[in-house]
Amino acid sequence: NVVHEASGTGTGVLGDSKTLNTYVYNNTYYLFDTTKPMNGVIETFDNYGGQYSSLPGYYVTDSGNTFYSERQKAAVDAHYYAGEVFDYYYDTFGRVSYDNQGADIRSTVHYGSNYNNAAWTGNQMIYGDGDGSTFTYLSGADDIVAHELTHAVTDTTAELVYENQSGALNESFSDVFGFFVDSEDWLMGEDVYTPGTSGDALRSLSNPNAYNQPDHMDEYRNLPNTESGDWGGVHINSGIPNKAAYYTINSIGISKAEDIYYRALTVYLTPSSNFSSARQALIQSAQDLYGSQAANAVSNAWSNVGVN
Ligand SMILES: CCCCC[C@H](S)C(=O)N[C@@H](Cc1ccccc1)C(=O)N[C@@H](C)C(=O)O
Ligand SMILES: [Zn+2]
Repeated sequence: NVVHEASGTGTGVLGDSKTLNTYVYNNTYYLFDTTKPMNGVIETFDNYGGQYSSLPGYYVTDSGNTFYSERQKAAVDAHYYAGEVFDYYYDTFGRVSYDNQGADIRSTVHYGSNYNNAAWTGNQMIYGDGDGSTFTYLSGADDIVAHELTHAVTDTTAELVYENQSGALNESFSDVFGFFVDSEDWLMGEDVYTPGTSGDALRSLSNPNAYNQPDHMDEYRNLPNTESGDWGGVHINSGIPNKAAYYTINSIGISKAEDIYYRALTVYLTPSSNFSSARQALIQSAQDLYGSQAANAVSNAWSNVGVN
C-alpha cells in the first residue's frame, strides 16, 4: 500500500545504477514492489547458498534504501528485471503477471554454490552466482530473467512438457521472449556469460550452430530423455525453433512476431505440441492476426529449418 511504497537505488551486477521499487516498514527497506496492478507483488530474496535456509530464504533489505553492496548486486538486478518483464507482458499483451491473475513474482538470488544456472522452480525464480568463469551472477542479464519468467507463463498456458520436442519448444519460447524483452541482439545470456570474454554468449538465435546447437531438422539430436541427456536435448534442439523465430522476426518484424508468438503460446499450443504442430500454431496465429502474407512468412521460416 502506498504509505509503505518507497523508491530506492541500487548497483546492478554490471556496476550500473538502478532505481528500485521498495517497501519501508519499521525503518527497514525491502526489495518488495507493490506498484503493480491486481495486488501482485514482486519480491526478492537471498538464501545464502542454502547455508541457513531452503527457499525462498531471506528478504533482501537495507536500512538506507541504498542497495550498493557486492552481495546486493544480484538482488538489485533480479528485482529490477522482474519488474521490467512484468511491464513487458502487461504493456504488450495486457497480461497481469505470469498467470494473468496478478500472481506474486518471487526470486531468490545466491542460490546454490557457484551455480552456473537459473531456473523457474514451478513457484519462483532461482539464480545462481555462476562460478565466475562460465557465468557471473545470472540475474544480471535481462534475457535470462525474461527466459525464466516466460517458463512461468508457459506453465500457466500451453504447459509444454519439458522433454524432447515439446521441451525444446518450451526452451525456445523462453529464449524468444527473452529476445523480445532484450531485443538489442540475437544472443542469449551475453551480459553474464564468461565475464572474462566479450562478444560470446550461451546461445544465439541467429546462428545456433555458433554454440553447438542445430539450426535444421537434419541436425536434430536424438538424446535420451534423462537429466544427462538434457531431457532429450531441450537446450540443444531449441536451436531449430530458435532459428525459425529468427527468420520469422526478420521477415515480419518484432511487433507482429511477438503478437503471433504470444497467441500461439496462449491459444493454440498444448503440453504435447511438437515442432510440426508449433509451426501450424504459429501459421494459424499469423493468419488470425495479420492474414496470409504473415502466415506464409511463418510457413517459409519453418521450411527453412526443415519443419513442415
Ligand atoms: C533445473 C535445471 C534445469 C533448468 C533449466 C533452466 S529453465 C534454464 O533453461 N536456464 C537457462 C539459463 C539461461 C537462459 C538464457 C541465457 C543463459 C542462461 C539455461 O539455458 N540453462 C542452461 C545452462 C542449461 O540448463 O543447460
Ligand atoms: Zn529454460
